[in-house]
Amino acid sequence: MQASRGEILLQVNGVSHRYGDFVALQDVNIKIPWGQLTALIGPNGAGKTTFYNVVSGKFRPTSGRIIFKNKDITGYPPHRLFRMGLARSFQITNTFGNLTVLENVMVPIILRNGKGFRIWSSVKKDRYSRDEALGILELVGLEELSRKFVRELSYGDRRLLEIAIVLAGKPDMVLLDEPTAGMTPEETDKTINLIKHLANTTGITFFLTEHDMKVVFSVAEYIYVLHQGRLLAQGKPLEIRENEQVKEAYLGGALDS
Ligand SMILES: Nc1ncnc2c1ncn2[C@@H]1O[C@H](COP(=O)(O)OP(=O)(O)OP(=O)(O)O)[C@@H](O)[C@H]1O
Repeated sequence: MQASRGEILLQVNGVSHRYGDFVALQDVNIKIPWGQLTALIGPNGAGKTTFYNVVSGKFRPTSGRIIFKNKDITGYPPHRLFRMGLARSFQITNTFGNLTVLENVMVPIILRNGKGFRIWSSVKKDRYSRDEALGILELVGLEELSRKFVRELSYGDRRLLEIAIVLAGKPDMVLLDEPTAGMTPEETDKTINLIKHLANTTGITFFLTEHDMKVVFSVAEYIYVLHQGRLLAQGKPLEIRENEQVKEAYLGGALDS
């Protein structure tokens, strides 16, 4: 499904989440239009993971509603959201170490095409899925590693593969959980370029959380800042960089990177 840029794809209305008596999210409101590359940032313990878990269906929020493609999806489990076009990388997608890189990308294509009942023979034979998977590997720059087993990949390439697997599900929106965590500076630069390229060419709307401010400021068009479970600020990267409250919340100086 595609919609014109500007229409709202994901809307989070007044979401709160508690762990027992502890309030991890309080009345969070977010609106992400189709095509807008959005980032969620915040100091350690701000509630980012909790927010992602709530949006991606891992937790049901204590209160509030989540609307995706104009449908109320509050409390839907991850696999149902995945079928609706809302995917989260590094959570739904587990790589299979004993399959090749190519075969790993073929699995979600085969599942999407309803051939999951004979998945292992399809992975070996299905030429259509194979061609589509190769196209995706080319997009993320892993085509030359297509015959390698996943266990042979470097950490950075494995993370790129996870992005490829998410893409193979043909999502409308992808939640990227710290896509560059643990990467070398070169891998980080490659991933930054990849995310920008994918956002510009695939029509997928990316929503990422990231500790590395260099990544955030170089890819995000719009940023939400969480602090102590509440939205502290939102705006374009320059506005966020100059926001005094945000600077104060990041006393460690992470914004200067
Ligand atoms: N299962 C849980 N039970 C109780 N408290 C929790 C639980 N998970 C998280 N918290 C608390 O909720 C708050 C928000 O945590 P969360 O992991 O969502 O923050 P975060 O912004 O992702 O942090 P970080 O950047 O360090 O990963 C923290 O104070 C954390 O200790």
